Amino acid sequence: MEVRDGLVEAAAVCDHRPGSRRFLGPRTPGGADTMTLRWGILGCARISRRGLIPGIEGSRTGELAAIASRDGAKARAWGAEFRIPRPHDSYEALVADPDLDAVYIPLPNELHAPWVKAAADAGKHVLCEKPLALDAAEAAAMVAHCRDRGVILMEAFMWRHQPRTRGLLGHLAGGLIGELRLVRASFSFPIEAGDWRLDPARGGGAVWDVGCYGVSTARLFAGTEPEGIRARAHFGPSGVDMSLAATLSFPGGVLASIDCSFEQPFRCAYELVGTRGVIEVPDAYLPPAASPALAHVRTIGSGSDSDAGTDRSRVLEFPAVDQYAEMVDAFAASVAAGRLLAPAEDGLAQMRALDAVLAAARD
Ligand SMILES: NC(=O)C1=CN([C@@H]2O[C@H](COP(=O)(O)OP(=O)(O)OC[C@H]3O[C@@H](n4cnc5c(N)ncnc54)[C@H](OP(=O)(O)O)[C@@H]3O)[C@@H](O)[C@H]2O)C=CC1
Ligand SMILES: O=C1CO[C@H](CO)[C@@H](O)[C@@H]1O
Repeated sequence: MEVRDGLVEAAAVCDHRPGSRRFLGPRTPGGADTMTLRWGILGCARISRRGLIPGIEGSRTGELAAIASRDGAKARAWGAEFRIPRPHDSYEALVADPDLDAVYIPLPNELHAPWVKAAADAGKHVLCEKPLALDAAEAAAMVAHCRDRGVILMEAFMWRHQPRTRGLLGHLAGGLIGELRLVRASFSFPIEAGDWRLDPARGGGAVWDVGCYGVSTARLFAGTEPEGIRARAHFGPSGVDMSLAATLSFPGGVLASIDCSFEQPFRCAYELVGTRGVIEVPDAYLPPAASPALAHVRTIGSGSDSDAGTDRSRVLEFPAVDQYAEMVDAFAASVAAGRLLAPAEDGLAQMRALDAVLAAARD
């Protein structure tokens, strides 16, 4: 990779598709460069309607170029509805489409690994839905496969790209709540009968589907990987975990308490507890794009005489953005830089933690 005057030379980074990428220039002086990417989407998934399709449309860098379905008529109907120029009647045809830079994979979980590998074989960068794989071994093979072919692979944890997430990381580093001691996270919803998430062969289960957000949250704010894990679960008739509660311990004294469920009302929040305060984050993973994202902060006095009674509550407000559009732009910046701007192989570390949580619950 060649760097000149703060600009990464894209052709050198992405020479498997010469001529297919256009620079937009640096986002900030000296900051990460970015470029436009032409996207293809595998499958007409529910999440794409409210997630990546509006996300690409609202991004600075994305162009929605193709969609594929196992049913050609469905691909054409989505193509017409969302003004996607090239509907394909098979996933193979989309992956082979020479006019794509990146492929988004929102398929049921057992299809992530084969289609990530197929897209990488065709020289496409890959944004894959969470969880990356069915277990850590499969994730390791995917990461190695993409690295060998020189393409970026990113797990689609859109919440990590919110300005609120970045802002809170900054506040923690600045000592707003003292030393972080506890991360609490909950994500639950009542699942509908017949959902593929109830099938163990398809990578079903609450921790894979929604508990993964809490694990991602704890890993991000603790800034490291868990060293100890305890968990208990209630398993359903199909064998998947319907409800799960886990306790994770991280080096440096941070604990995490994570719960998730397919059989509880919708809840989606996390809390960061430090030695000198608490930050509560509502609508944590699916905030409305149209209103500012909030974080409720309560800080306490030091306990000294001069500080007595200085407890303070305030609400931090972060800009209203489409978190999927932020993710699309972050992905383009990663491609431009030739590496993930989030820590590389984060998806693999995440899968290792998820494996350990489920194993602890099954123990
Ligand atoms: N980040 C987020 O906010 C969210 C992420 N997700 C993740 O996205 C992925 C998809 O979830 P969701 O949108 O609920 O999925 P859907 O149930 O809507 O299905 C996704 C698509 O997969 C394709 N598909 C291919 N093979 C099969 C098969 N054998 N059975 C069913 N569908 C198949 C279908 O497209 P076609 O028929 O057109 O080929 C289908 O529309 C999951 O990994 C999930 O964890 C889900 C929701 C939110
Ligand atoms: O990632 C996701 C976000 O939220 C949904 C629940 O509301 C999940 O089912 C989904 O897989």
